[in-house]
Amino acid sequence: MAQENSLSQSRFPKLPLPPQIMGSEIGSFAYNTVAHRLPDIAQRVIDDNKFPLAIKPLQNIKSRAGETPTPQEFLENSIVENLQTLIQELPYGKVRFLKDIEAPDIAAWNNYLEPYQGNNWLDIPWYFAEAYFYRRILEATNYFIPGDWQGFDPFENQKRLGILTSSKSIQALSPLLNKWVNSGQDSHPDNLIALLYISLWGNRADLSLWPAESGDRSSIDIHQQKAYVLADNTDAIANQISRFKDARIDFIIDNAGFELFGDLCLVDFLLATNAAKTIYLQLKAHPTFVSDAMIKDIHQTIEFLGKDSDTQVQMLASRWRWYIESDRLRLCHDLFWTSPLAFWEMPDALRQELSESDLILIKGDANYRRLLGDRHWPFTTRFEDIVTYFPAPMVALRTLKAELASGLQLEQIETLNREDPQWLTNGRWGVIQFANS
Ligand SMILES: O=P(O)(O)OC[C@H]1O[C@](O)(CO)[C@@H](O)[C@@H]1O
Repeated sequence: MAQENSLSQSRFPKLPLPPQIMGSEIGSFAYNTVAHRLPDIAQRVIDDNKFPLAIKPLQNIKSRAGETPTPQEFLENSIVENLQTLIQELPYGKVRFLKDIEAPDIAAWNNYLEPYQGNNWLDIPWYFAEAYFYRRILEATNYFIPGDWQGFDPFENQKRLGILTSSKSIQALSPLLNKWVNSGQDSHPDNLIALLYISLWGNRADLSLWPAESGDRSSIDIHQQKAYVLADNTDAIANQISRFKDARIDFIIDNAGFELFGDLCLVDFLLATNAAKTIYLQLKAHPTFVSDAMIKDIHQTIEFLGKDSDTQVQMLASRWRWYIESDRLRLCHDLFWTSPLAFWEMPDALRQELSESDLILIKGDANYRRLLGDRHWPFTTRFEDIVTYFPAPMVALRTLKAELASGLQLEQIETLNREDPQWLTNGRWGVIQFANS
């Protein structure tokens, strides 16, 4: 069912590109992120983890000339120190090349960084600054360096808390999903629509904005929330999916925690009804944006659900495990997903791979920003007109957490500006947009 090879279509948006969003736009959410939110996130990484004291090699100690270093100079908490240095750099320090030369993405990153040497963190594109920041966290915590901290997820605590705090919502949703899934192909189209909304509103539970300890953001009244969907193509999407039989669907996943749970419910439904034969989850290859899901987070989530006291939750966990074992659910990752590039800069191999898909579901704010190249498009620009370059039909499910938008009506924008001045970033509003290119 895959659509014709769409590599021949233009790789770039057909519309002229507006300027990129920069952190230097004083007073903007982008500025606030680089100047305040990112240092806070780095501080939380220090507070949440027990990085041990490390003994520095003698030659690295900047001791007073000719004097023997004091014991305190020998004993230094190098990871904490690295993180503190990063905090101090924000926002007026200069961006620099990465130092962890063992990392698989080092050459690519140093290439991305080349044009920005000498710039401070505000004078680089906003999305670039954020992706670079999360990569610098990994450099600081020795993620790629052989040793005790290699492969350690500095956001693990936050992710674990995120799923723990949504236990009640998970238990409430599970029997419903089990019922819908058991009716297989006879399941009502409204169930699919409900799952699309659940997947959308799960995107509110983003730990980079609202730390897990700030409370459960998973319980929602789906129907009441319809009023908060600013562009809603769910009927067209449900209609398209109703024509699928054994299709390939890809899901560009965003956050672990309750959002991932909601996404997996949708995956379950699409597989159980045989709309999809196979679903590919496109995941992050390393920790980023605090809560973004990696392959290990899928396994941990299923394991966590399997241990729930509620048998309805356990049932769904075994079904999801079975999908993976039987290869109907494939877990993939690619370093492009953690790069600072716009989606139209996707490498050919990945683009070719995605062009095999019948439908690609794209989750979250950060992915949406990359779809739009994190640029100042007039909010009334049609979404479909921007994403003409995308290699397969796709759906974006996003709650608004950044000052960019597309596909909105002028009157809508005026009303929102008047009635909810923070509407672009408070995560209260969402879009479900379909581009059937
Ligand atoms: O998890 P999501 O939905 O991609 O949200 C992350 C985004 O939200 C923000 O936290 C606010 O825009 C960004 O820093 C990031 O783009």
